[in-house]
Amino acid sequence: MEPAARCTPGRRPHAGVLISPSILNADLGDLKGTLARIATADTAHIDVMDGHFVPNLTLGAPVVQWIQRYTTIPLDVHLMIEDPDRWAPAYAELGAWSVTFHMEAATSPLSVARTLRSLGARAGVALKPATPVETVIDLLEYFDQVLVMTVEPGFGGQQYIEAGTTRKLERLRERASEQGLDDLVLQVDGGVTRHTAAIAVSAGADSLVAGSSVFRSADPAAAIAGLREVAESVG
Ligand SMILES: O=C(CO)[C@@H](O)[C@H](O)COP(=O)(O)O
Ligand SMILES: [Fe+2]
Repeated sequence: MEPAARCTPGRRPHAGVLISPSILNADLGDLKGTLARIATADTAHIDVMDGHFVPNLTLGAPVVQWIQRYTTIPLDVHLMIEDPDRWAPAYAELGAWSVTFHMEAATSPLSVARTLRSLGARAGVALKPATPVETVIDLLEYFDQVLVMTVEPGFGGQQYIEAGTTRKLERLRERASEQGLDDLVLQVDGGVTRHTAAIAVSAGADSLVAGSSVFRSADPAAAIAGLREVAESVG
């Protein structure tokens, strides 16, 4: 299969369900090889953790800058950090396709979203599993992506949490349709496999983050194709 075509900044790569492998548990000592293995993905999901918002520490802007040089896949940056008001714009300035910060961590979420958009990035907001959908449901027009966490943020390799998250996705999809927000991406992140991808897409998700199910596979390109096949059969 051909690598995904470079998409126009700010636009979706295509209208279907997006497949966004997370490199969290991949070989980060071989960034070039890791990115080459997911060349058929729509976006590459980069988990930034600060050791405070979540009990894990990963990478920051300097490494994202290297990733950006090593691939033409649009970068889907997921910030699990405190004070995104201060730090999120740097990732947009680096050229990330989307920058998603946590609602629970932001002081002025709408101001962060406005800044991200003004810098040419898609503005994403993420909700932990226990964070009510009401925190964002009336604000959808200010965002380009809502990330529904289906595990507690911090680590890859956890089980998909279905309780509560399916209803959250359904409510978000309903509201986005009512408001004609056709470009809004609803993303799920955590424990996504072929089985749980079907549950998420049926509930309204149109972006699937998958770490373990892609990188634990002997053939990451086949795992990406498998998720795409499930998404297309359900969506
Ligand atoms: O943001 C996170 C974890 O906090 C995710 O992006 C995970 O890295 C996805 O990994 P799997 O659950 O698919 O292993
Ligand atoms: Fe993530």
